[in-house]
Amino acid sequence: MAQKTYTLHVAGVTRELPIVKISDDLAIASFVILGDTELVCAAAAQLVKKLPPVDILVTAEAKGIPLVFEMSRLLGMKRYIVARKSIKPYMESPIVDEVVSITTQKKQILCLDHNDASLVKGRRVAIIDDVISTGESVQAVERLVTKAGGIVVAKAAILAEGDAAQRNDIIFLEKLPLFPLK
Ligand SMILES: O=P(O)(O)OC[C@H]1O[C@H](OP(=O)(O)OP(=O)(O)O)[C@H](O)[C@@H]1O
Repeated sequence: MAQKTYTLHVAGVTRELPIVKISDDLAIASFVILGDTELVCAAAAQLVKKLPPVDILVTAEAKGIPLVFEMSRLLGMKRYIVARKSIKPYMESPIVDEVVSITTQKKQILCLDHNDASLVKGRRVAIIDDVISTGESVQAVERLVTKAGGIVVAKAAILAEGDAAQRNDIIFLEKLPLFPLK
């Protein structure tokens, strides 16, 4: 493959994303915001401006966590909710669902602790992630939130990858192409 990186410009920040093969016929530009304080803060500031009025933000472990932290801080929210990918002993009566994302490509569970579920009940929820690609992850979080009695009023990500960029039901800052190998 000739192209080894993809130059991403988002929220005034530029990053060279490594292009990595994830299957025989597909490569993706690897976008990892964990550890990237500059990018997370810049993107969070732009994303909060695009959100409708919401009461609470929910993300899925792991890469959405720094983003949702910063967005909740900017919005003056005292809490945010993280759907975890394994059930921990300290969780009480978790609500559980399953997901297969573009990067992980195997079934992962997603679960919401009972106490977190009670915080979304009857509230206006924005689901936040770093990237929306197949949409499976956001959809699984939406199922959890709905099961918990929350009302999903927005789904937002820094990037919409591949076909997700054509969706009109999500909020995003920039598009990210896929890199078919065949
Ligand atoms: O729209 P989708 O196809 O579901 O893909 C997007 C999801 O995939 C990535 O998570 P990943 O599975 O890599 O998990 P991680 O954040 O725990 O690394 C990314 O952070 C999104 O949550």
